[in-house]
Amino acid sequence: MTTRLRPSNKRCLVIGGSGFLGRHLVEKLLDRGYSVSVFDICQNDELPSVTFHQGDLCDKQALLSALKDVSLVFHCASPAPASDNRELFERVNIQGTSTVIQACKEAGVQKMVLTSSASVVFEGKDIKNGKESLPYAKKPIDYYTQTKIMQEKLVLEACDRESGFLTVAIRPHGIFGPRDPQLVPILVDTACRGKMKFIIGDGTNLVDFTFVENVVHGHVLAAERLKADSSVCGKAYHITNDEPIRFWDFMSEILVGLGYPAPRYHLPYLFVYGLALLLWMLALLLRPLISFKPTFTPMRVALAGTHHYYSCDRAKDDMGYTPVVSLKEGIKRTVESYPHLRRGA
Ligand SMILES: NC(=O)C1=CN([C@@H]2O[C@H](COP(=O)(O)OP(=O)(O)OC[C@H]3O[C@@H](n4cnc5c(N)ncnc54)[C@H](O)[C@@H]3O)[C@@H](O)[C@H]2O)C=CC1
Ligand SMILES: CC(C)=CCC[C@@H](C)[C@H]1CC[C@H]2C3=C(CC[C@]12C)[C@@]1(C)CCC(=O)C[C@@H]1CC3
Repeated sequence: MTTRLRPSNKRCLVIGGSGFLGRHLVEKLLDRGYSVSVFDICQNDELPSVTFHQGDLCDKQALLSALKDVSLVFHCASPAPASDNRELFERVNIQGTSTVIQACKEAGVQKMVLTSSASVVFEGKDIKNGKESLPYAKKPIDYYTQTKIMQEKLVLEACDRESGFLTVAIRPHGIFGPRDPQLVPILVDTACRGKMKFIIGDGTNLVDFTFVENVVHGHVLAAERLKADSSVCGKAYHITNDEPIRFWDFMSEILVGLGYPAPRYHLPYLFVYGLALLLWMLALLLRPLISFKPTFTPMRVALAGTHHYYSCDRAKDDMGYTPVVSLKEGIKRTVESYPHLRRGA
């Protein structure tokens, strides 16, 4: 059964609503009777009942005009991790988020839900059943993570019960599902180039992959539980499928589902990590002369070869969260949604 909110709480803006997660969130919010606007630098297919505001979230005036009469803001915009562009990450995730907070306060927005990332505590070393009490990474593994940490701190510190501006951060991990422009396309592209033959390490490392609808569910619950007297205010929450899976089993299920062979040959983790580090430094040094993007970045190798799965007990206790789609069903729906990426298509 769908719980309906009081009308005053139903007007929301999704910043980054044209993206993978943002678009799924917009669809769910509409389904639940919210009145939804989107703010994004780019627009994809229009949705008839959604007002679209094109703009950069670093532009306060553009934000202010999109925030008129809005009481709830979802901020799920970020440059893609693959861009590896320090200036861009700092401008959008740090300065931009600070601008979003100021604009929300000026416009009288009451609640803000940030899409953070579980990676804010990941330093490239094993994390098993990590809780939100883990400290932020002291040595973040890339600029994306570094700026996601700053972004989350800014948003949680802005939570102020007295002035009536309430904030919460959702930390998803390994989001996958239909229309994802990253995970499955990168995987298939790597397979097509004959580079998906190898397993990094012994292949037993457990990881969270979270179906997009579960991540959306976590966002909606957080928004609806965010009240001045609730324990949700100013806190971060891991949202996962609560079914950690071996990284390489997940990759294999997607690949085999799309008609590609599963990786088989093992390579030592430290050897591949060292190689990725060398390539990354080389790419940095040669940037003024030539530009190349290695497939094996240190971050990707660390993600592929270590344990990183998180406890979502806090979300279960504080918001009554429980995943709505199982991993098996999520993988099935994802594979079915990419007929054009099937081998031989
Ligand atoms: N995809 C994943 O596995 C995970 C994603 N996240 C976070 O979830 C959020 C959404 O990620 P995705 O949907 O995967 O990314 P996405 O790249 O599909 O969507 C991001 C959206 O933000 C917009 N955007 C970027 N810069 C902007 C700016 N300056 N002004 C306005 N809009 C801007 C983009 O145009 C895009 O539509 C991000 O904050 C990301 O850090 C966190 C953990 C895992
Ligand atoms: C759980 C989690 C945070 C997943 C993030 C998703 C992406 C970072 C992955 C999507 C496809 C993955 C991938 C690799 C690393 C991680 C991803 C980019 C490899 C580059 C790892 C090394 C290989 O052998 C090739 C892989 C291609 C796919």
